[in-house]
Amino acid sequence: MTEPDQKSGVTIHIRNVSKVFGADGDKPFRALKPIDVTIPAGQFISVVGASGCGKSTLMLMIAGLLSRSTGEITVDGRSVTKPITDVGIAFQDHLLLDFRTAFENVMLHADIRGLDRDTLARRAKDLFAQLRLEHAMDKYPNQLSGGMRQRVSLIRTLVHEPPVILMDEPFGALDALTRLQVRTDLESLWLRRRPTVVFITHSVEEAVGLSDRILVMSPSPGEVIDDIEVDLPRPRPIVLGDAAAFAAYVDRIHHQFERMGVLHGITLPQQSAA
Ligand SMILES: Nc1ncnc2c1ncn2[C@@H]1O[C@H](COP(=O)(O)OP(=O)(O)OP(=O)(O)O)[C@@H](O)[C@H]1O
Repeated sequence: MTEPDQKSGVTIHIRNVSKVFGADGDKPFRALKPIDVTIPAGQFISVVGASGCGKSTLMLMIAGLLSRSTGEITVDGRSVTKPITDVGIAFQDHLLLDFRTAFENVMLHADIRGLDRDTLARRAKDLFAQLRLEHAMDKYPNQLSGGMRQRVSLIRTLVHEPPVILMDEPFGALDALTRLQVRTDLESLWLRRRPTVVFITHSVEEAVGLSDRILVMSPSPGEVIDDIEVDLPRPRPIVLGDAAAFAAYVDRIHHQFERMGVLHGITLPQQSAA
């Protein structure tokens, strides 16, 4: 079991946070019912739910990129009233700049955030080495495979050592094998410093494979209908499907989806006691 060098995550409080889009227009749309969640410092939390249930809306509000209709969000005790800056954000699209090499893409933080180049370069090289990507450092994004681009993007998300990491389906565009590799990479990088991670995914297996805790959301308008602590040892093995405890968590979430009508016409195993 890898021990972190230091605990570097911060606590996120989400209190009575809801969202109505177009509240001042003719047809307001209620995207999220009130949500109350406290995410302790250093926790890896996933959010799963049907398409359109409001997962990205919640994440954008935590990031301060979208206004709330009600409630309050604090990150490390500070109310979120504008985009938070001490954060790593990753989306499905890797968003690397074509005219910069992989290394220069990671070093963007030096230019944007005014961080010390030598410190950042040292950390960047260390991360490229840990992900066995040294050979990709001087290549341009169009010379890299999709999986490599996404892993370079992961390095860029982590290199400035943010206390909070927000990830919205970051592996959605990857093939199954690469997805397993990137998931393993993400866990090992997270274990080094334990930032607080909010991870949105459509993959129940991926959520169970990575998380300390999983929020299951109802279909739109979204609300949290289950809050599951995942008590499995780390680092988690790459093939998780065989483990009975792992399967029990996956079944529990699939049964929730079936009850809510998100899944239907499928055969689920008898519910076990995760
Ligand atoms: N700016 C907006 N104006 C109006 N409606 C919006 C806006 N942004 C999102 N919505 C709606 O709010 C709902 C929640 O969207 P959101 O993107 O948060 O869902 P999601 O759970 O992340 O979906 P997916 O899993 O498909 O990415 C959807 O019905 C969406 O159409």
